[in-house]
Amino acid sequence: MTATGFALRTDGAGKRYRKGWALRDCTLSLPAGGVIALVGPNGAGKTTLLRLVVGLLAPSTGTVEVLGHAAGTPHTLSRVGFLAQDHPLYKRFTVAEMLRFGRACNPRFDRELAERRLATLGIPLDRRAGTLSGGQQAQVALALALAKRPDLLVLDEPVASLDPLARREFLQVLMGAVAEGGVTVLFSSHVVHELERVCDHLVVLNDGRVTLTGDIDTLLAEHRLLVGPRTATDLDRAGTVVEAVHSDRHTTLLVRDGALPAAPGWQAQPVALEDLVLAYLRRSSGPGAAVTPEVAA
Ligand SMILES: Nc1ncnc2c1ncn2[C@@H]1O[C@H](COP(=O)(O)OP(=O)(O)OP(=O)(O)O)[C@@H](O)[C@H]1O
Repeated sequence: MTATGFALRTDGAGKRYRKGWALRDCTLSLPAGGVIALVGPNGAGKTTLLRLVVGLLAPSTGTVEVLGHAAGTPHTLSRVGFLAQDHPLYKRFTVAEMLRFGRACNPRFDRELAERRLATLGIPLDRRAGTLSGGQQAQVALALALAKRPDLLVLDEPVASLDPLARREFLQVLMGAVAEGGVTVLFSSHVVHELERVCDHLVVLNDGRVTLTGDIDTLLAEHRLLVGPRTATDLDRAGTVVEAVHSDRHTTLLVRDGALPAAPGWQAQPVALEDLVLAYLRRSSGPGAAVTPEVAA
C-alpha cells in the first residue's frame, strides 16, 4: 500500500512534443491494488502517459505522482516495473542469462519466483529468447518484470501482438500475480472486450484527453441503454445523453444516471463495457458531443 492509498495521481498533466500536444489536462486518481486499463485508439496518448508514470518523460504541465511520490524520483523508480511495447528481450541471451542479468540490475529481484513461474509455463531456462514463440517471449518478459517485485507494474500494450490463446494465458498469469497481492497493474490495450473480466478501473484516452475514468462496476451501473420509438417527446428525464443512435423506427440512447423517459414504449438495458468505451470514443472524436440536435432539443 502507499502513503496516500493511490497508485497514480495526476493533476493537469500534459506532454507537448515539438509537433504538438500528445497529452493534455490529464487529471486522474487511481487507487492502489487491482488492475487499471488504459484504453484508446492509435495516437491517443497512452504510451506518453505510461512513460510519464514510469519517469521516462517529464510532464510539460501539471504533476504526476506515483505511489505517493513524484514520478521518476528514486522513491518511485525502484518500486515501479515497466514492460514496454513488444516485450523487448535480449534475443541472444538464454532465459537463465536474462534472470542473472535481472538479479544483477535489481536488488529486489526474486529469481526463484521467476524460475517457478517459467517452470509452470514449461519455458526452458536454457533456450535463447530469440527462439521462443511470441507468447513465450511475452511470458518471460512478464516473469522478469514481476520478479522485480514492483508495487506498480506498468505494461504498454502487452497483449497486442499475441494470438487469442497466448493473450488469455498472459492475462491469467498477470491476474494470478495481482491475486497474490501487493502489485497494482496499469496496462494499455486496444482489446476492449477482454477488459471487463480482468480489470477493476478504466481510463479512456482519446486525442490526448481523458474522456472517461472510473471503477468499471460503477461505470456499468451508472450507464444504461434506453431504447424507444424514434419520435420521442419526453426525454427530459433521460439524464446525460452520451450518445444517441437512430434507426428508421427506434432511438437508442446511451445515458449516464438516466431514468426511463415517461413516454410509452421505452425500455432500459444494461450496456456492455466495449459499447460504453466505443460510445465515449466516438463522442470525443466527433465534432462536439454525440447528442444530436434532434434529441437534445
Ligand atoms: N517522441 C515523440 N515525438 C513527437 N511526437 C510524438 C512522440 N511520441 C509520440 N508522439 C505523438 O504523440 C501522440 C500520442 O502518441 P502515443 O504514442 O502516446 O499514443 P498511443 O496512444 O500510445 O498510440 P499507439 O496505440 O499507436 O501506440 C501521437 O500523435 C504521436 O505521433
